[in-house]
Amino acid sequence: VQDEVTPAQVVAALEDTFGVTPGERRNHIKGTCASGEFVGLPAVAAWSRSALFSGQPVPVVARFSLPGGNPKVPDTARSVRGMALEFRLPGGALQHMTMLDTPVFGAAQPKTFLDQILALKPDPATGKPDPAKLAAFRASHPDSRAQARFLAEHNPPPSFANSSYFGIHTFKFVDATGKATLVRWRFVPEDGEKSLSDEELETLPADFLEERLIQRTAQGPVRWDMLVSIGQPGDPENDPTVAWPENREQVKAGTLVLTAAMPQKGAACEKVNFDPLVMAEGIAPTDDPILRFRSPAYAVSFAKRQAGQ
Ligand code: HEM
Repeated sequence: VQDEVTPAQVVAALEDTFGVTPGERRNHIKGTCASGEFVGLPAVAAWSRSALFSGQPVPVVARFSLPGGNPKVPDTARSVRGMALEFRLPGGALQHMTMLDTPVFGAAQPKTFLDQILALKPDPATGKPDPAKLAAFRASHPDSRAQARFLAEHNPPPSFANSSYFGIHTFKFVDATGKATLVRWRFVPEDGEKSLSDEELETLPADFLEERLIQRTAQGPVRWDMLVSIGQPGDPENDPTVAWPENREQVKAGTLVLTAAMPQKGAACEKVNFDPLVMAEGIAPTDDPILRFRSPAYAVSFAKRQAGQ
């Protein structure tokens, strides 16, 4: 039986491990806003009736981020990078996609995520997480290992524009007749996937990702192709730590084009709660327990920061 874990408990653990910056996110606190549009491909209507795939440009508010609640976390940190998108559909409906640059997540159940946050708490003696606690966490939580392996094998990117971002969870595309198809999506960068060298990880300053994205968008639009894997019966639906087989049908679903980036303070992305369960017609959630847990956890963090806490 899975131990009962509440969203408030997880947010309290994030606060205890990383500290609190009043008015700011409890996780993914360090970030950069961006804006642009998404143009979907009408052929995707075969699977989803979402207005995303009308062929008309849809305005997008985006936010790139690093995990944790430390606003000074260095951009060289060996951790995930996030890309959160809010699609502003005609008529005012919203569609969110809140993604990471790893194909799988490090927890199949909320308890594993909680235990990882607890294990990351800095040891007062060193100011760093206790390696023995992290090793014990890894040994006792096999569902954390696939993402950790990916992060060990891939150095972080030199630019937010050089990562693929993965929806990770399985979602459902729903067509005009109500028929649902299991899908997973990812956004692949036109600038190519790149990793920092080990030497760059040692020598780069703490802050470069924001400036590089602002400069990159000033030079011209930055694009990602949205690719969708079409699931087959029996594909794992409720486990974000397991990737699907490589040979699933891949469909190009559209292109994201970002034309500007800016510091988050006062910009459009700052006050958005990129809750992944904000979905419009044509896309629906699965019962993935991590996906279902995220929404109330983001609400706790959002309510606090909105209240200036
Ligand atoms: C138990 C699992 C998880 C918990 C408890 C959790 C918790 C949180 C919280 C509290 C925030 C800050 C919300 C806010 O104040 O706006 C956040 C942000 C974020 N999370 Fe998660 N998360 C989980 C899993 C995931 C997964 C699976 C992904 C990706 C597939 C993800 C991607 C992100 C990203 C990209 C952000 C930053 C969003 C933004 O830019 O505002 N998280 N998470």
